[in-house]
Amino acid sequence: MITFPNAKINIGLGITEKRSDGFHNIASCFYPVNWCDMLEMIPAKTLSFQSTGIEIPGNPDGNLCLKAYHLLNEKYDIPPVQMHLHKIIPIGAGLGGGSADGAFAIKMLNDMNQLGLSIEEMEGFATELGSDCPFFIENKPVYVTGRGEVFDTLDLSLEGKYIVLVNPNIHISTKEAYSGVTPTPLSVDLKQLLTSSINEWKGNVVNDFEHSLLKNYPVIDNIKKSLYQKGAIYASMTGSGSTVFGIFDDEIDLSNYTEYMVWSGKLD
Ligand SMILES: C[C@@](CO)(OP(=O)(O)O)[C@H](O)COP(=O)(O)OP(=O)(O)OC[C@H]1O[C@@H](n2ccc(N)nc2=O)[C@H](O)[C@@H]1O
Ligand SMILES: Nc1ncnc2c1ncn2[C@@H]1O[C@H](COP(=O)(O)OP(=O)(O)O)[C@@H](O)[C@H]1O
Repeated sequence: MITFPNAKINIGLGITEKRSDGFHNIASCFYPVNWCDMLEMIPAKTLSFQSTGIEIPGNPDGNLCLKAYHLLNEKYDIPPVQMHLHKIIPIGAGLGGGSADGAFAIKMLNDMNQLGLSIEEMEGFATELGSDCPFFIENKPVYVTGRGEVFDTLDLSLEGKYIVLVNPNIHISTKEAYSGVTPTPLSVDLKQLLTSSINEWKGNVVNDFEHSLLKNYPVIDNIKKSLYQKGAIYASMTGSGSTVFGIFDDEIDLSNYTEYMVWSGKLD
């Protein structure tokens, strides 16, 4: 069985409160984009994992695909699989690529073993893997609060809009990015802004990580400015960086981003 775990972007990201468990409460829109990894699992005599494509830092035993297997195996004693992840989504990039791999692994193992888990049950397992993971179970645009696992429907469709994602090859650790932010309650009604016209977003829909990271990494700031110069209706860094996205009505010329990792396409 093969699946294609996709990235997400954060449209607006308020970091509203530091919690007693060390995490932060956030408010954001998570929106899926079709920049995808490839994840294959086939039944095997022993459990194994290999990855190709972009090199993944850290010990392969800590890969979220394997963690997903162990999580389900603890409870359901599932048979071993051979896993192959072809990594395409930039890492430490605010795109949630690792989280998507983990969540898709849960969904695949549920299907392959006919575990019959509900969406809520899979989201529960995904929350144990990481704050961003549960979103990828349903994988549709939502308004997110809590540490990233509380979902509220959002009447927002960007279907047909053209999106450009530019990653300047900088790996930013999520933990470090959070430690550089002073949590502040939302000063605007983010959910309402998101459901108003996209033309209202520039300057109003804000990612709280930008304040510190755009200063520390001028290249991120420059990419954001260049997307606006190219006519973006809205541009922002996603998550804890370092990827920047721009939303356009039409395709744009990407020739001045050749030194970066770039993905573009229509939003669903
Ligand atoms: C910032 C966001 C925004 O969507 O995305 P990315 O930039 O990572 O894609 C997420 O909150 C990232 O979620 P995720 O990448 O799953 O983080 P986790 O593995 O759960 O946590 C890594 C570390 O980040 C910090 N953390 C994470 C989530 C959260 N709501 N509060 C936190 O303080 C904690 O220090 C934690 O130890
Ligand atoms: N399947 C995976 N793909 C990418 N990173 C993974 C994966 N499994 C575990 N990780 C770890 O997660 C960290 C970054 O996760 P990623 O989702 O790419 O970043 P971000 O949180 O910025 O979206 C990496 O440092 C890596 O060691």
